[in-house]
Amino acid sequence: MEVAKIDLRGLNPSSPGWGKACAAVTASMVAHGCVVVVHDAISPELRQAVFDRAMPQLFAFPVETKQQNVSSDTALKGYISKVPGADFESFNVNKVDEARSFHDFSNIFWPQGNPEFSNTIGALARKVIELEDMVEKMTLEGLGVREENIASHLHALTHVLRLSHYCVPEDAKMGVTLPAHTDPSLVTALVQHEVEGLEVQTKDGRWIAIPPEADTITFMAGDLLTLMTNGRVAASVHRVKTLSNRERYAILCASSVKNSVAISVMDEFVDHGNPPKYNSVKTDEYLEFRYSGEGFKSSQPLEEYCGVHKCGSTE
Ligand SMILES: O=C(O)CCC(=O)C(=O)O
Ligand SMILES: [Fe+2]
Repeated sequence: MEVAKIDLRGLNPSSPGWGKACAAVTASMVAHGCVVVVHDAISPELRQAVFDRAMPQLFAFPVETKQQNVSSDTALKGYISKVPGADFESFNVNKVDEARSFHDFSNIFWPQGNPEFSNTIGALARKVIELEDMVEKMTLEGLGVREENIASHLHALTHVLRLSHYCVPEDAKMGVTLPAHTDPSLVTALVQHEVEGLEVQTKDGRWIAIPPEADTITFMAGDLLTLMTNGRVAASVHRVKTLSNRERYAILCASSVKNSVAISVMDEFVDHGNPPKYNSVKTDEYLEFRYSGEGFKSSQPLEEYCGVHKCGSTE
């Protein structure tokens, strides 16, 4: 099965097609850790305001200004650039569920305020979060998680927005600007714009390119979804490869669980034959590990950090 492309326009839990759509979203998430969703969340005007104006304006600031995007949260570093093996730079806006996050972020660049910028990015974030929560709900529902457990899970979510800019690949033949990895999130939503790049790896090792279509958003499972589902949904292994040698912008929205709530394997995925494979984690501790030297090098960071076999099991 290829990565599914599923039309969620106009769909809600009381629509007649909801159950079928949940099954299709879940099947693609289980097979590939990834699903492509057709939506009408981002109007052509909003897309243009974000990618043709806000993003180029933001990345044109000098590096000293960009570096003022720091996070009080030690794990998520704020502005990053020159990651080993990657030719890109990226801003982090934390807790985007809170209205003031974009205001605070835009004040770094425009101390007198820039409502057009913060409203534009804020509007995009709200739409993406709404769709991301829906995809998360559909995936859990499709896997048989009880309604009340899904509701309390959705209640505990928080979201981080990443605004990324990729330079023209240095090695034009290879075109890779971000090497293969999994995300430390629960789910990552990815909004591409005009320039190709995202590729996801199938379980048999092939790479599938996800084209940058204007009416789609791609959702990928991250490590924390693997934890919660006791391995039923493997995190998507993905990379960025731009063979057309163009600069590229992309926006990511990563969901995770508020740090005050531990993330554990959900009851529905545990029985006699399936003991929990992972110990509970706190989001920040796991992110801290992922961004540390050890976590960065690891090919199986989730197993390494909280796999049950690491903690004195006899298996
Ligand atoms: O830009 C993309 O298409 C994906 C970026 C990504 O995977 C990441 O930043 O973790
Ligand atoms: Fe990623």
